[in-house]
Amino acid sequence: MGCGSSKVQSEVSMKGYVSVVQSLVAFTKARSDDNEPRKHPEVQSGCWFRTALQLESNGRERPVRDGRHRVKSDRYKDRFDSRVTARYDIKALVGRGSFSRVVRVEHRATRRPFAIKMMEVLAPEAREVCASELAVLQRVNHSNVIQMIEVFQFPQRVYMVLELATGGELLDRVISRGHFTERDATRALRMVLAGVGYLHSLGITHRDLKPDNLLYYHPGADSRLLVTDFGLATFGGVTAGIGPGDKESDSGWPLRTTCGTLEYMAPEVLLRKPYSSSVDMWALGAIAYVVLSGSLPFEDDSRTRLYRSIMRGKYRFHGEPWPSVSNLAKDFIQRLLFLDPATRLTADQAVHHPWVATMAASSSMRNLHRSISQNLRKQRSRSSTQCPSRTRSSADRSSSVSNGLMRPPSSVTGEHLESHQQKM
Ligand SMILES: Nc1ncnc2c1ncn2[C@@H]1O[C@H](COP(=O)(O)OP(=O)(O)OP(=O)(O)O)[C@@H](O)[C@H]1O
Repeated sequence: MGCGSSKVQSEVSMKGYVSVVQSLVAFTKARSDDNEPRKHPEVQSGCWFRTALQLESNGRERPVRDGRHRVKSDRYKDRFDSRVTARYDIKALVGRGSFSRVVRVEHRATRRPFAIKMMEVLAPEAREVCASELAVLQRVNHSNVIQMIEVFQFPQRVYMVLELATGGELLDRVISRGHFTERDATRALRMVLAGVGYLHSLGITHRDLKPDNLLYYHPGADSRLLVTDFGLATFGGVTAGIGPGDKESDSGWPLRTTCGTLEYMAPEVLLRKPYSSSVDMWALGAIAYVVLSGSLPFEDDSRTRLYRSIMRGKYRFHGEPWPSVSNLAKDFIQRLLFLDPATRLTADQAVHHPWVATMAASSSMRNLHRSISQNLRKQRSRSSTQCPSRTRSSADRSSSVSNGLMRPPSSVTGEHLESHQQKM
């Protein structure tokens, strides 16, 4: 798969249980930039899981998140190594990815809830994805980036103990609110920009930023928004040193692997040019477009036409609610969706763009919610016919590339693009 040769290679040892990289102490230690009191997520008001769990007649919890994950946790408990279950009580399945199962757990000693992402790592592709994710998670500590608490590594499986995000995905929250304004959009984007700027400052390029990888920590209005899913992330591509003269700094080198999610993928990636962390900024432009309108900037039933429109940077502010959206907001998006990566805003510049910087104090308070949720619903029904289920194998991953927002597009890799580009 995956991100081919430029991806960080797996450090998963074959010696069995290898290491615990971070202790719970790391989690409980206050983060300097975290202005939110750290509470037990289940204690926070309106806990997402409390609404998402139903009790069966025998009193057991039944996960019903989005109606998509009606699976009893018991089935997955068997797959957990006893050294993991000795420390964590497995509660419920909360999600699944191409190579992973994510379960809600409770730390036995402290009764605190966490998520465990269990990855099967026997297949080379899965090992690669896991290694990329681990390499990043072992480095990061920021209030807008998901935090790993500890990791258990075995020859076949890796268990990452993560902060439990109970607030749902970014777009789910946009829909569930009755009211959504540009100011709300800038609040969310500011948090994403803080997380992404932090990653870039560490020399990390995410490469798969999209709304479904942005999770709220808790259901409250003041929740942090977290950047998650580092399966395609890599060290390198830091833009700071890649100036107009194409001179690279010591800390950055161009990336080459074609990977990501098509609708959010920058043109230089599609064109297989060397690229930098500015591909994340392009993705943020697409995310901003989606958050403000409920539709994608680049979308087409024909995969070939979709490629073309991305590579030409051809999109419009067409239909509702765009006439109600401020020019500053559109300017922000345009500056992120510049074809030339060198002229695209950096994360730091984006935070200081007038739309983001001044929105809290001014600008449009028009309620865009109706149009956004209508567009998102249309998108959902389109994508449910195009992509009936999430997929796991690498071949399957490519088959669900071009779809919409509510049923998120799977990530795509170079090999998959090759066949489409040849047709163009
Ligand atoms: N820390 C967490 N807290 C709560 N839910 C989580 C957490 N991490 C992941 N999830 C949820 O679990 C599901 C699977 O996530 P995961 O990152 O394993 O795969 P993915 O990114 O959705 O899929 P893919 O691997 O195909 O890209 C997603 O719905 C995600 O929202």
